[in-house]
Order: sequence, then structure tokens, then C-alpha cells
Amino acid sequence: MSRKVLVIGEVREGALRNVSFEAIAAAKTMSDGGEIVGVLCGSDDLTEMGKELVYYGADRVVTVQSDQLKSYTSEGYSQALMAVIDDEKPEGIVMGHTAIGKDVTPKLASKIETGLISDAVDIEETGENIVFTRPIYSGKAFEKKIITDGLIFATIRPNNIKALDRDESRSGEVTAKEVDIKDLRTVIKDIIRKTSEGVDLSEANVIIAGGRGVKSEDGFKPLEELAEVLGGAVGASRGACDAEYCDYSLQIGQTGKVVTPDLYIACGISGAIQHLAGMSNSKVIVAINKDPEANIFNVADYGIVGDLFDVVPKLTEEIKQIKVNA
Ligand SMILES: Cc1cc2nc3c(=O)[nH]c(=O)nc-3n(C[C@H](O)[C@H](O)[C@H](O)COP(=O)(O)OP(=O)(O)OC[C@H]3O[C@@H](n4cnc5c(N)ncnc54)[C@H](O)[C@@H]3O)c2cc1C
Repeated sequence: MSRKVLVIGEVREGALRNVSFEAIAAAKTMSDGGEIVGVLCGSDDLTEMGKELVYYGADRVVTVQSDQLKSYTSEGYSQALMAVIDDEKPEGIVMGHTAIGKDVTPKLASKIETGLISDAVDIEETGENIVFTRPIYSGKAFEKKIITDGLIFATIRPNNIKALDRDESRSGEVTAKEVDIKDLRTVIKDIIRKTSEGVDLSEANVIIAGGRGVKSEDGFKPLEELAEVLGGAVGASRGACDAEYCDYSLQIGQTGKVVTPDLYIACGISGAIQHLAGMSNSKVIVAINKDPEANIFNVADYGIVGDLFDVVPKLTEEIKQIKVNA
């Protein structure tokens, strides 16, 4: 049965988040040949970004532009998105399982009075159903879920569903919708960033993570250098955050960010279950630890028993050399 599916795209610091394109690929499976409509909210002109969604597979895009949407607020965005949902009457909705996705989708699901499958890592069409796979028990098991009645609503974990190829020859309308957003009880006056610019941790393909083994704030420097040569992001265990070696925004794990990069290099991290909950589904895991008995080696594809302050700079130098010779 073909369905019209709405894809809620996400703009961050003037750029579309990659998970928006992955959500279009998920929508393709959900739609079974039906129309895919992208939605974008923000305070600037969103036409060019709307076109980008079309290049990645959306049939058309609706934008909602308002000063009230300059920064994300659950009230502002849910008003804008509900206006589009009321207009479009989709049979499916999909969005990234990001901080914004986690916040706004339950609110929308409750307003529409529908269920929500959150944090899906895979999606397949079986002929009868759209089946979503999602991790449970901190990533130790997976469950398969279907929605048997009504609108299919899901969020997808970044970096798991492959985006379609960008195709500039695709065309589709990008239309602006006026929405009168009112009565916002929360106003964001200023955003103070704690981490430096760079690759977004939750969407990074390569993550170099440091634990208590880095021993100090300066101990993160070799990890930052390795991340730079690999075009990756730096993450951390809670041990490193608690010891004030880095900011909590870098924390990966059960109470931090859940990441699934292509390559995760854990440096001086013991591999506590709460840390594994945030990274064990990474495609390739490399562990560097002085202790050969460290639990992190049980989930690692490659293990290096050694001092991270010897190993990490050597890796950085090797990779630099490979890049020079390539
Ligand atoms: C409710 C709850 C939620 C939690 N949530 C999270 C979470 O989201 N994320 C998280 O990470 N933790 C979380 N924790 C904490 C977790 O249990 C661990 O305490 C924490 O992950 C340990 O961090 P660590 O591996 O950096 O430190 P440690 O366990 O102290 O390990 C340090 C490791 O570094 C190695 N090492 C030391 N020096 C070197 C060196 N020079 N070279 C190489 N290796 C070296 C040591 O051999 C050791 O294995 C949570 C705990 C609780 C109770």
C-alpha cells in the first residue's frame, strides 16, 4: 500500500543535518512508492536546503519560516509541524533520533494520537508490514516492531540507514507555508557553546574517545590530533567527564550520547557496561588500553595493549604518512 510520508528535516547552524537525508531513505521504504514530502523549520530562507532534500529523494518540500523558529523550542516547532501535518495528512512521518527529534516527536505523536517507534536502526518492507528494528537493553538485544493501525511514525538513529545518492537532476517544489506561531512560554535568548566547532559527535563517522586513562585535560590533545587527521570527532567516557578532563557534552554511553560511527577508537577506557551502551554498535571498534584484562577488549574488533600516550601519536604519524603517500 503506497503512503504519503512526511520527513522532518533538521537544520543546525545553517546546514542540514545528514540524518535528514537518511530519514528520506527510510521514508522511501515506508512510502512503498507514495509521495515523500520534506518539512523544514527555521528563521532564515530555507529554499536552498529544501532543494537539497529534493536532490536526496524528497518529491517536494514545505518550509515554515518564522522569527519564532530561530532556536528550537518544543512549543514553536510543534506548532509549526502540526500545521503542516494537518495540511498534508500524511500516512507516515519520520525524523532523526536527535536531541530535537527525541523532544518533539513524542509531543507530535500525542497530539496526533498515534504511536511512535523511536530510535530505529533498520527498516524493511516485508510486503505486509513496515518492520522497524530498534536496540533494547542498552544495545544488548534488538526488537522488531510494526505499527498495525493508523499513521506510521518513527525516529531513526543517525548513521544507520544509508542516505540515497544525491542527484541534482531531481526536481520538486519547495513551498513556504505561513504559520502563526503564538504564545511561546520559552524564549531562547542566548546559546553558550561548551565544545569547539568541528564534527558533530552523534553524526561522526570516526570517533576517538578518551577515558580516565587520558589523566588530564591536556591528555586529550593526542586524541584531538588523531581525530583531526581522520576527520573525526572526540568523545569521552563518563569517567573522563567526572574527572573534569572534558565537558559532559562529549560523554558517550547510557546517560550520554549513543553513537554508531564506522570507526570508534577507545583510548584509556575500561569498557563499563554503561559506556558500552553508547558505542557497542559502532561498525569497527579499536581499543587501546594498558590493561590486557580490560572489558573494552571484549567488544573490540582490534585491541592494542599499551600506553595510549605511546600508541596514539604513532597512529597519528602513520596515518599522516599514508595520506601523504596516497
Ligand atoms: C547510572 C550510571 C550511568 C552511567 N553512565 C555512563 C555513561 O553514559 N558513559 C560512561 O562512560 N560511563 C557511565 N557510567 C560510569 C561507568 O560505570 C564507569 O564508571 C565509567 O565508564 C568509567 O570510565 P573510564 O573507563 O574512563 O574509567 P576507568 O574505569 O577508571 O578506566 C580507565 C582505563 O584506562 C586505562 N588506562 C589508564 N592509563 C592508561 C594509559 N596510559 N594508556 C592506556 N590505558 C590506560 C586503565 O587500564 C583503565 O582500563 C555510568 C554509571 C552509572 C552508575
